[in-house]
Parts: sequence; structure tokens; C-alpha cells
Amino acid sequence: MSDTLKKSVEAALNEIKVPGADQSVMEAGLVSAIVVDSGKVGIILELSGRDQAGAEALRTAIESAARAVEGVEEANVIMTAARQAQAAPKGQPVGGKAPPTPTEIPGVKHIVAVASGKGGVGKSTTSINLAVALRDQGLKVGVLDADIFGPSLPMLLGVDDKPDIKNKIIQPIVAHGLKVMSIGFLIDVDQPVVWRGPRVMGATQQLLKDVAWGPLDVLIVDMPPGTGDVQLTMVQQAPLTGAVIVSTPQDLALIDARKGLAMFRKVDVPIMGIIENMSTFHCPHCGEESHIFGHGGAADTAGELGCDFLGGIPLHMSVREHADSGDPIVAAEPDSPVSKAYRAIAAQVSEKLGVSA
Ligand SMILES: Nc1ncnc2c1ncn2[C@@H]1O[C@H](COP(=O)(O)OP(=O)(O)OP(=O)(O)O)[C@@H](O)[C@H]1O
Repeated sequence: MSDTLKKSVEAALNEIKVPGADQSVMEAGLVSAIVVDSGKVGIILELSGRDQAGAEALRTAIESAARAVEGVEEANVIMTAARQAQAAPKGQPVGGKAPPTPTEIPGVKHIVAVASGKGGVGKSTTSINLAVALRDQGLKVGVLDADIFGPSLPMLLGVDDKPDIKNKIIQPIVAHGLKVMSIGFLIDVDQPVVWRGPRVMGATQQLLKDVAWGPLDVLIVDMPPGTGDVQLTMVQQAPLTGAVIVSTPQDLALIDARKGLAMFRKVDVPIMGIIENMSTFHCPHCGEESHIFGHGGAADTAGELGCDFLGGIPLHMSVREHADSGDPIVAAEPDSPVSKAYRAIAAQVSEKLGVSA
């Protein structure tokens, strides 16, 4: 269904001409990715050196064309400006032959991507709790919510402040002792994406490069779920030290986790290990342990794929309750068994990075 919708959107965009040219935006390689999630469509448009007014008109035309496609409920264009690679020829994925060269982020020692092959496996919850556990080791930690289509960090941290901008540099929000940034702080998440505040061009790249992150020992990047072109481009844009893959124990999630692993390996980003989330369930009434999604699949997969298994996080109501109330469980219940499981994983992460307070 989403493939069909994506094709229909591509066809609609093929009718939108680049201003002053004969080619369509698709033919000119300006559309670097189309992401379809149910009826929501995100389109990444790569423009360099185009005047602001012309870019806005093009964005409006593309959004209207996409919204007119049957089955599309919402369409948002994200414009990226600082294109570092050549425009991808038609049909070539952005992660094709000319990957962007990542540049260092001043004052940030390590950047770790937390990724999952599929959505809803608990990647954001894991990112934030790992960040709090690393903070508790005395490290300076930041979290970038790179899920530009479904930012969850503001909710997970219970923050809806708007960041200050000084000399065109976005000041990260500080919450729970972490420096955090999310597109959700810059836009109204309930509204269709309209970029306000700073000129949010090249959304993720700006969130990486135009935010006063340093000094940090570790910046955790909560990636958007999946392994498509958008994710691949992000992986190429960020100077990653390594990646952590989150999966649930089910076979289907693990198949997607393998894809995630393959994506990072393709661009030579070291895999730090796999985390099995919702690993076991402890009945709050009788205390019995059950494996409702199976158990141990991620450890087996890690073994087969030659990477480390970092540990499992139980499925526990309080993880979700604390997440929903903006107070990560590692901060709210620091000594609970679930928090200890997060801490054990965080200890391995900091050891692999070779960082200590
Ligand atoms: N170990 C856990 N125990 C109980 N609930 C959990 C656990 N991990 C995550 N959840 C809950 O599962 C849901 C999905 O988690 P989360 O939003 O972190 O997933 P995600 O992989 O980041 O999703 P998305 O694909 O939307 O980015 C949330 O309601 C979260 O509170």
C-alpha cells in the first residue's frame, strides 16, 4: 500500500517543473526521498543556492500536488540547503555513489545512533533511558531526536519549551541534565510541518550542526525507524562513532534489525551491539516471568551476525507510564530492575566508547 502511494506521489511530483527549467523536480534529482507512513507523506527536497521566495513557491506546489494524490492525508516538504553531494541522478538513492562527507561537531567526542529496522520497538524510550544512565556515570550527554516525521523527545522528557537562538546557533534545551534537541521544539507537532523560528533547512543536518552541543562526551541520535534513503542519508551526514540497534524478540522485528545492521555496515559505521527490548514480562500480580514476544531472538541474531548482544530490557508497565509522563524510568526509579538493565547496557556503551567521567 505504502509503495503504491509512494509511486503515485512520485508520479504527481513528476508533473512539477523546476522553476525556469524543462525538467520536473523528480527528473532534476531534487527530491532525495519520499517517506510514506500511513497517509502521511514526507518529501525531502534538496535545493542549493535557490532564492528563498522561489524555494517557498516550489515547496507549496509540491505539497499541494502530493496532497491531491488519493490516499494522502498530509504532505510535508523538508527543504535541505547545504547539499554536499551532487544531485542524485533519477532513480539513484541518496545514499548511492556520492555520499555526503560528515563533518565533526565541535566539542562532541562521540555520536552514537540508536536505530531500529522497524517502528514501535522502543527505540526512543531506549535512547532516552540510555542517555540518563550515561549521565549518571558522570558523562556529559546530549540527545538528538532525528525522527523529523514523528518527534517524540518533547513528550518523553515532558518539555515543550522553545529553544533560544543566539547568533544563528540554536541553544539546546536542558532537561534531566541532558542537552536535547528535537524538531518538535521548533514546530508545533500537532500542525502540519511549517518551518518556523530559525530557517530550518536541511532539518537533521541543522539539528546536528547548528546546535550548540559541545562540550559533550556522548551525543545519542534517536534515528527515525526504518532503513530507507532518509535513514541512510542521515547515517552518512553524521560523523557516527557507532550504532546501537534496538529490536523486539519477534522474528519479524529481527529481520528488520538485520536490515538496520546491514545499512550501517554498508557505510562502515561500527555496530556497537543489539538491545532486545520488551524481552521478558514480569506479571505485576504474581511475579511470574513470561516471554510474550519470544525471548533471546536478538542474542541469537547478534551471534549470527557477529556483533555483540548488549542486553535485554523487560516489558514493564512502568517504562511506558514514566515515558508518557515525561520522566524516564532510569531517572524516576533509579534502582528498579528495569533501570538496572538500562544501566548495564549503558556501562557497555561507555566502555566501548572508552569514555569515563
Ligand atoms: N520496555 C518497555 N516496556 C513497556 N513499554 C515500553 C517499553 N519500551 C517501549 N515501550 C512503550 O512502547 C511504545 C513505543 O516505544 P517508542 O516510542 O520508544 O518506540 P519507537 O521505536 O521509538 O517508535 P517510533 O517508531 O514511533 O519512533 C511507547 O508507548 C513506549 O512507552
